[in-house]
Amino acid sequence: MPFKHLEAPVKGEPITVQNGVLNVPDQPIIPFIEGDGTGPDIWAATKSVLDEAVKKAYNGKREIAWYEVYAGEKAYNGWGEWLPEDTLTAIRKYLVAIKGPLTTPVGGGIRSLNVALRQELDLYVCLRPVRYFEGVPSPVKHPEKVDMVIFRENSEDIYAGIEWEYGSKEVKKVIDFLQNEMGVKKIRFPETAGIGIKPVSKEGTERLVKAAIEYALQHNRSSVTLVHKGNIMKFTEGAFKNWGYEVAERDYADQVFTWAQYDRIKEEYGIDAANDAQAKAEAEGKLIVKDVIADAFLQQILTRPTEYDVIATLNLNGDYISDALAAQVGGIGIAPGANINYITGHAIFEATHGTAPKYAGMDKVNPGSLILSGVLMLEHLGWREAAELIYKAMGNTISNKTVTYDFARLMDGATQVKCSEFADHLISNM
Ligand SMILES: NC(=O)C1=CN([C@@H]2O[C@H](COP(=O)(O)OP(=O)(O)OC[C@H]3O[C@@H](n4cnc5c(N)ncnc54)[C@H](OP(=O)(O)O)[C@@H]3O)[C@@H](O)[C@H]2O)C=CC1
Ligand SMILES: O=C(O)CCC(=O)C(=O)O
Ligand SMILES: [Mg+2]
Repeated sequence: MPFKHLEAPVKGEPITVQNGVLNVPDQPIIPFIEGDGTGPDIWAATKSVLDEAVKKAYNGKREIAWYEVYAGEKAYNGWGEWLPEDTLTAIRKYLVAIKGPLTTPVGGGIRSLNVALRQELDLYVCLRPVRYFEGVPSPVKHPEKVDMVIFRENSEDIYAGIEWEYGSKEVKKVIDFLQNEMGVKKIRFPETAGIGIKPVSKEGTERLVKAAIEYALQHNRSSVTLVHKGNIMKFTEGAFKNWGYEVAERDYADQVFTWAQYDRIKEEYGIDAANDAQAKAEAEGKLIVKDVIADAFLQQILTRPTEYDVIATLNLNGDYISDALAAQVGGIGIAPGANINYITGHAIFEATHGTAPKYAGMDKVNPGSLILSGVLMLEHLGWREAAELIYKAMGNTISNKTVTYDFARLMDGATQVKCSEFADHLISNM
């Protein structure tokens, strides 16, 4: 493999994929990016927990062959590049990777490396499960009622980063085009506006919604909710809702009942018929596909969380929703995530939170989010026994009230431990 800077891995074998199914050797090569800020602390903790769980679960028969690749500050300081091509080449080849958070400056400077990795590898699903661990301090009365799995579209939307800076000749050109060729009259301050573009496509929506439905069917979940702001952004978020319902009815006709079907029955035969049809679908165990407008959703996840299960949403909504839901179950210190292309088999596992720079190098923050992202990775590899060991250890360690600062400050009688110590406790509780 032609690397410019990287040495080839010295041990392990590549994971391969056939028809979307991974073939995982006993010593898979897994590239990792340590990350910026608190990344090195949480990565070290994560690596030790994953290694120990794999060793315990398989008596040394299986072992991850870690392979360091570089992005962010470590890559820039070493090679003068923020996201070296070698890193992309390695992840393309070895398919499954894990990363710590990477810094994105606000208002200027480089564009997000996290987003670039998702785009370059076309990791179209950002999967963020949100569940409660007994004993975690939460701002709500019933955090245990939250059990949702977010499917956030990961390649489109305003998040794609297509935008032009105020005052630039490019933005003037775009504004001129919009005003003079497209008849747009609504740019309130054209002389001082920056402009961003929000692409949302039928293909992009369909593949995301299909992934959410497949997941819900495989995991016996009760509903998939399309979360959108389609009343206002009709041809992007509204289209997301319409295409979502269309693909559900077209490709899963026997397995789902949609609120679009409900509305059509109501219009033709009345509300009783629509209610009967939905009750019948539920009795038959069909998956309900429904939708909600994003702002209403954000208040309903607090007031009626049990009504939501699998969530399919656009990129920016998904970003906000995943932090909001994480807070409900105790914060982003424990919220895992994965970026996946179910067709090519490429996946990068990463925490929901960022680099938390004020805690960098202090061995302080909660490594739970990256560790649980690693658990998602083990599940993705089919190494369920190792994953299960970590889930159980996480549950036990938290209910023993041995926790990092973020939980300790909200818990009575907690023993506050460092990031690395929390990992040690997980290992001894396995
Ligand atoms: N995927 C990625 O790599 C992501 C990268 N980022 C990037 O990270 C940088 C910082 O972003 P910022 O908005 O400050 O968000 P962060 O998520 O980095 O931090 C915000 C706050 O969340 C809490 N927090 C974060 N991580 C942990 C943890 N492991 N354990 C406990 N608490 C934690 C801390 O709260 P408190 O102060 O209350 O203790 C922290 O101050 C930005 O450059 C951003 O672009 C952001 C999100 C994702
Ligand atoms: O890329 C970044 O810096 C932020 C990304 C982010 O917040 C997320 O994906 O949740
Ligand atoms: Mg975010």
